[in-house]
Parts: sequence; structure tokens; C-alpha cells
Amino acid sequence: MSSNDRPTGQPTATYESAFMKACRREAVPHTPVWFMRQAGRSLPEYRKVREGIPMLESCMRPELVAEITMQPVRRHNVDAAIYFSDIVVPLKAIGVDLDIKPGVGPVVEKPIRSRADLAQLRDLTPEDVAYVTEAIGLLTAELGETPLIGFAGAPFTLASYLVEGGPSRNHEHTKALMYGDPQLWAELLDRLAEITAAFLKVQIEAGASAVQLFDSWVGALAPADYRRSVMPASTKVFEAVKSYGVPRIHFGVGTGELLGLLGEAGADVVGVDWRVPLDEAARRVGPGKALQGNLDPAVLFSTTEAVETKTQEILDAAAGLEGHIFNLGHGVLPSTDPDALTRLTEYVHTRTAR
Ligand SMILES: Cc1c2[nH]c(c1CCC(=O)O)Cc1[nH]c(c(CCC(=O)O)c1C)Cc1[nH]c(c(CCC(=O)O)c1C)Cc1[nH]c(c(C)c1CCC(=O)O)C2
Repeated sequence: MSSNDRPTGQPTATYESAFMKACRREAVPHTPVWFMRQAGRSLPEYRKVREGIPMLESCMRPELVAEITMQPVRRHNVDAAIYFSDIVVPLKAIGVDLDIKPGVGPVVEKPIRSRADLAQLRDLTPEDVAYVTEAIGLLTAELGETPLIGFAGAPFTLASYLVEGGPSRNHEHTKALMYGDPQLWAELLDRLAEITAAFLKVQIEAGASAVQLFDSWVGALAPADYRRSVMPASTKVFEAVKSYGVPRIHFGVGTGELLGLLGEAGADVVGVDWRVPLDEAARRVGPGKALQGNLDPAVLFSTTEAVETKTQEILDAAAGLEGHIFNLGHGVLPSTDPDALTRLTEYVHTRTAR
């Protein structure tokens, strides 16, 4: 991507921010920082505004979405905001009967296990998620030059919730379908790719500066199975939004053996969990991609000195990278001390100031 390719509508200051530059592998004034799940239960101000409002309902109220998205930006001085929502929101929007149960996660009323069940998945139109367009309009006005990251769940991770009916440790029903009926599996993933692509387009057209595709649970697969049964659908999503010219980030947990393929699927930035050091991750991903990561979120429960030691190791491993966005290796854990996140942001900014 060259600077001539600036997507129309995006303010110059946003386009030139540290986060956007790092995504494009350009020189940065400091290493940009944001945290997966930076909005949420670690913040008392979040718990206050969410009181009595179910999770999915809160995702459909534009003013509330904008407020929750802004909270970590105000508090931590992070370099990007992530749109407050959940990966199952587009599925809910097309009428899939599901809910997010507190402390559990997404639960689907009628799991998808047969061809007839696919009928639950109709196309997503911008009108289905008008509240997303409205909330992003509020946010871009308030964010100024801070970029907004839109996101969606990747086809495999969405399929895992839809086929299992809820969170799963072993993904047994998902794998049973994937290996037992490859044709139906491919159709399911292709439907989800269409829905996901449509949902990301809504966010980009409303003003999101970058997008992240969360394939959180794809680390459960071996590389050959990923390449055969998942990569075509993820590639389709990335291809569908390529022409917008916004950075595309791809992330999953436990994906050490898949890092090269996650990049190959079409990402500009590959997210790395804490199990692979960033210099080794760069070798696995190959040239031409930025990396995002990768402090173990549990380290934040340790002393400030330990957090700084582990963070400095990451910054040292990232020193030779083409582009680095500092993040955790997975989402902020709900009982994290928010001050630890503020201190961590400050530490990375100070240590990498150029
Ligand atoms: C797998 C996944 C889900 N949702 C998401 C993923 C991919 C990211 C990842 O791997 O963590 C994505 C997601 N969900 C949420 C965000 C908010 C944006 C941000 O990162 O700040 C994002 C990016 C809000 C949320 N999504 C959810 C919450 C908690 C609900 C609450 O606050 O009441 C939040 C803030 C619910 C949810 N939704 C899901 C889970 C596992 C849970 C947690 C269940 C629980 O512990 O209660 C599914």
C-alpha cells in the first residue's frame, strides 16, 4: 500500500497516525498500542453503564456503543479504538436465535448440523445493522485522529459456535462436520464468509480505519486441515474488503503452526499470541506483513517490574520487524487492574519514542 492509496473519507491525521503507519510498515514516532478487549469488564465505568442491560442489547444502542468504545481510549491513551460489539452480532442481526450468557459466552438455540439448518443463515444487508453505521458515525466524530478498528469473527470461529451451540473446548461437533461432510462444511463456511464480508464492509463504509478478523479458535486445527477446510473462506473475506485499502488484521489463539497461513489468507497484519516470540513469528509469517502482539494477558497480574521485563523482551524481539503494533496475546482478562494497562501503554510509548 502506498500513501497514494489513502481511502477516501479518512482524515489525513488518522491515516498518518502511528497505528496506521505501523500497519503499513512505515516508520513510526513510537510503537502503537491497543488491547484486545480493552473495552469491557476490567473498567468500572464499563460495568456502570452496562448495569441492567444485556450484552447483545448494549451492542444495538449507538450512544452506548460509542461511550463504551471511547472509555479505554480516554483512560489508557491507546493508539486505536476497537468498535464495541461481539462476533455474534451479525448472526443475531440476520435472525439466528442466540444469546450471550454472562460468564459463558454465545449460546445458539438451534445448532447447525444439517443442510436444512443452513437456512438460518440469510444474507446480511446494511439495514440489518443500521445501529452499527450510526454508532461509527458518532465515534469517528469523537475520536479525532485516533483510528477505529472494526472487526468480525472469522468463518471457522463463527461456525464453531453455530455447530457446537455454544463455547467448546474440543470442537467435536465442528470437526465431525468438517471431516464427515466436507461439502456441507464448505457451504457453511462460504455462507459465513459472505455474511462476515458484508458486515466488515458496513463498518469500513461507515468510517472504520482498519479491520480485524478474529479466528480465535482456529488454533485447534492442523495446518493441512486449515489450508483445505478454512483458508478458502477466510481468503474470501479478505479479498472482499481488499479494494478499500484499509489494513486487514488477522488473529487467532494458539496459532503458532498457522502463522504463515494466516498471513497467506490475505492479512496485512498478523496477530500473534504469547507462545511464539515475535522474531520467530516474523520468520514464520515471512516478509511484507506487520505483526501485532504479544504480551500474555496473565502477566498483568504480576508486579510492575515483571510486566516491564516481559514487555521489554517483546520490544527487543520486535526491534527488527517491518511493522509492530503492541498488543496482548489475547483479550484483557476481566479482573485485570486497569491501571496496569495505562502504565503498560505509557511504558511502550516511552521506551519506543523515536
Ligand atoms: C471468541 C469471541 C467472542 N467475542 C469476541 C471474540 C473474539 C475475541 C477473542 O478471542 O476473545 C470478540 C469481542 N467481544 C467483545 C469485543 C469488544 C471489543 C474489545 O475488544 O474491546 C470483542 C472484540 C465484547 C464482549 N463480548 C462478551 C463480553 C462480556 C459480556 C459482558 O461484559 O457482560 C464482552 C465485553 C461476551 C463474550 N463473547 C464471546 C465470549 C467468549 C464472551 C465472554 C463470555 C464471558 O466471559 O462472559 C465470543
